[in-house]
Amino acid sequence: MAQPGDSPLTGKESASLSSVQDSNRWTTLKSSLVLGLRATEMALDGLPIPGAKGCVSLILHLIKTTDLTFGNAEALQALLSRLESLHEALSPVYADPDSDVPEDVGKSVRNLEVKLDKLAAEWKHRLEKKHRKRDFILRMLTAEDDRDNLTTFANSIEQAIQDFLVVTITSGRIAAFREDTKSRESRMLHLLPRTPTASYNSARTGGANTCLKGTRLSILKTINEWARNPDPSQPPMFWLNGLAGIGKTTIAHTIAAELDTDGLLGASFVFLRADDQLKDARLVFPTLAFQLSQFNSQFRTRLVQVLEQDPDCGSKRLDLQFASLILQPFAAMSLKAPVILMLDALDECEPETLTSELLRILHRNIKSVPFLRIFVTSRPEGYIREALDLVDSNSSHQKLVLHEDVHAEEVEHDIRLFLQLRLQEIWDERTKKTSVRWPSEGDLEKLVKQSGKLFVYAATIVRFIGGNRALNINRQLSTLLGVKIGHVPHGEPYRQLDGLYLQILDSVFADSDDDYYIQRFRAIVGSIVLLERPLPLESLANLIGDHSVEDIMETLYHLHSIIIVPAVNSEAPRTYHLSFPNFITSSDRCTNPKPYIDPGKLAQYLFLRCLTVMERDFGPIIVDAPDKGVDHIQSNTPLQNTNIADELDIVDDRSELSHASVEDLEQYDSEDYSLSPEIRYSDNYWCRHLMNIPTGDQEAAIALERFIMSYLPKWLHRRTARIVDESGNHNVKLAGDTFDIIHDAYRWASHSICSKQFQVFLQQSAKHLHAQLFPTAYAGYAFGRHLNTDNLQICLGCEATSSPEWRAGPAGPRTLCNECGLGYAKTLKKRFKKKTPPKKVAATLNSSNLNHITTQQGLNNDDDDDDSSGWSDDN
Ligand SMILES: Nc1ncnc2c1ncn2[C@@H]1O[C@H](COP(=O)(O)OP(=O)(O)OP(=O)(O)O)[C@@H](O)[C@H]1O
Repeated sequence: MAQPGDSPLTGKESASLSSVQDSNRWTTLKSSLVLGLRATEMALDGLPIPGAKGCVSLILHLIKTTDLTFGNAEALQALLSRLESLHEALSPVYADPDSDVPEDVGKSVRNLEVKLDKLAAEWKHRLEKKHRKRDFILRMLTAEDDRDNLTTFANSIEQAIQDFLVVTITSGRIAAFREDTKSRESRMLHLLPRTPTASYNSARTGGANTCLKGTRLSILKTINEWARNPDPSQPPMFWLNGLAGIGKTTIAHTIAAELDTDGLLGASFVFLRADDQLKDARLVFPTLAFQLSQFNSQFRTRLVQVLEQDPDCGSKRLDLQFASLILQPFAAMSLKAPVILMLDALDECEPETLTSELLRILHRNIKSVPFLRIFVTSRPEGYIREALDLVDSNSSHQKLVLHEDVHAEEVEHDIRLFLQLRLQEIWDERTKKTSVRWPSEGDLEKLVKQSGKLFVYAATIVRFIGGNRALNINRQLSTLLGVKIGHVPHGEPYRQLDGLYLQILDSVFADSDDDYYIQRFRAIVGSIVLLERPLPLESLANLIGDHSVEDIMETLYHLHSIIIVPAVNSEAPRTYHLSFPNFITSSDRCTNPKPYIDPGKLAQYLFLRCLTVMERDFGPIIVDAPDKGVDHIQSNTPLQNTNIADELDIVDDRSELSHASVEDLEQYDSEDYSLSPEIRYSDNYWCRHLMNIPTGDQEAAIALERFIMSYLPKWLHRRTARIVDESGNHNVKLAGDTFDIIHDAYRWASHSICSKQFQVFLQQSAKHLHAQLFPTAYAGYAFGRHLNTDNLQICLGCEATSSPEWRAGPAGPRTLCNECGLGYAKTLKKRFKKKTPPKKVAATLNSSNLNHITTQQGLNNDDDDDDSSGWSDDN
């Protein structure tokens, strides 16, 4: 390393002066460079660019080195090697196409690298003249042009870095802005009370297949032509209807997949009766709107604006939902090509009144959005037909009735193709004799004739023959060929299918009339068919108690063509097709009394089993409840003894739930997963089964009374822990469901032989629960208000169902009858005089919650008011 005293400049005045000036220039330059580089280093901090930050650090180091370089050419050599290292450090950023560096950042790093690379090459060239090293060092340290070069070099580095900084910071800001917008939009969109598994391609189990290639050709062509027609004036709705199992869903899914591939499918909702959310008419428009927001960014922007103005619009009446969530966003766009919304299996949507309403809304409004089209499939149920026939059907919708409009030969062709292919596959796979055609032409024709127009028949045949490897396929085939169908009378379209199901069930009871096996069959198959949601094998065995997993497997041995039998205990057995539950629970169709499942009796069985499972879980009753009645309950229940508010740390203003917090809570899954699936099931659905038992059933009434008097407090306590989370937030939907359960049990009991004491106890418990959960609610809880599920207008004050006029109440507009509304308005007026204007915080999630959430901050605890209107806290 050269020492200052060794410098060849020593003693040369002019050179010394020049050197000082350069040194000053360099010092100034250096400090701004250092500042720039530090900023760069910060800008790069946290970015997934392994080499970039290192490269800047290198240049920082390099600048320091340049101080020495001013008097030392070796340092310049170091500078060169630093630049080479920098080159190396940056190269992965642009060399690896799979690198997770954001594209714009990668680009600016590449630019920086290119610039620095050039500088390196330029200086390397000079330094490589090794044989002139001494001369060069001399020249560099003394000559004006070399000093200028050095400065130019530093300037170039600085320029390159400045450019890099500007680009990085700007794109960083843009990215942050976009991220902000995205998360704001996502927050707003998640306010929609939707169901995430509704779309045709969701991963939910039992998702439908698409049509076998070569089948349904003319039908698919007709629907496709309608969907893709560029004429905006053609009918905006298409209704594909047909009998159960004729193949509607399979066609719908084929169409949906094709439209989706071509970017024409805006959204889809596949209804499923076995799923609480997938059958809920109130979730249809919010779910479609959410999917549309993912389909089109313009729609998303508009929808977010709508939600910002009215975060509750997804929980309002259906017509209001449609206006805000679908029409309003579309109104701000102008569609140039068709956008299709698909509603599959609409007959599984509930309640029926809302389904009809939904169709009417679609019909009335769809034409106001050119190119928006609705493809609906359903069974030909009367209420759906009526809803569609009410409107001018000429121009509004196109209809295709699968069991009437499609030629018999065409259906036969499709079913023949399907059977031929699938049965041959089974034969080839089992026998390896691929040259043999199986079944014979004659047998195939018989099977085709048996299937009639029902694809589900053909699909069941295939499963019956090939579904159980332990059974001989020729024997299975000859059993099928023995199915007697005969003439299918008009009005009994399922005669063939019923014949097939009866034949299959015969094999279950072939060897035995033993009552044990009959009862076992009913308990097991009845549960699979009538449970509100499928339960894994092991949990099913635990629920039904008397029968093990082995018993279940044994019972299902011959039913592989009808019931999906899982291979592992953690999966749930389910029926392949809804036509089987329909068949086996109908005494007219299931003419064999042995397998027939009486829905009322099975409901009683499942209700009693649910109570047993819960009672076992809650443990023995400690106090002799009935004698002490309500007093006993009030002094012993967890709800009475412990203040839930204190226990769960609920804040006083809990009724002031913001829209966001309430809606967010609706999304969260409040299930208690520490409980086993059968306990969770019993906890949620015992009352559903009760409601399917004919009123007056003595055994059920006694069990209900025993359960309520002994265990209701425990059940409510567990429910409350799910309703109110650790932060004091309420799951309003679950609270509403809980009140509905109590009310339903009460209604059932009041038509049965339950005691008065029991009924009073239920009323008291409900009121008490309400007071505990919503202590600041204005109107309190009048027992008897129940879920307004059918969209019937019910006064939340007196439960009147008719009124000359509907007026506003604490739960929102049109929630009180004329009389109650006037009384409420009078109260408000009086109170307004006394207090500052009330702040409206009504958390109106949906009509079911309105009964329980009556929040009008500023109107609470006015016990001192002379309230002649009846709107007092204990109303
Ligand atoms: N074109 C087809 N190709 C292959 N399989 C089909 C076809 N059409 C229907 N299937 C089969 O037939 C069975 C019944 O069809 P699908 O579920 O579509 O009937 P559906 O009319 O929708 O019945 P439901 O009204 O009860 O819902 C299914 O197992 C399906 O896989």
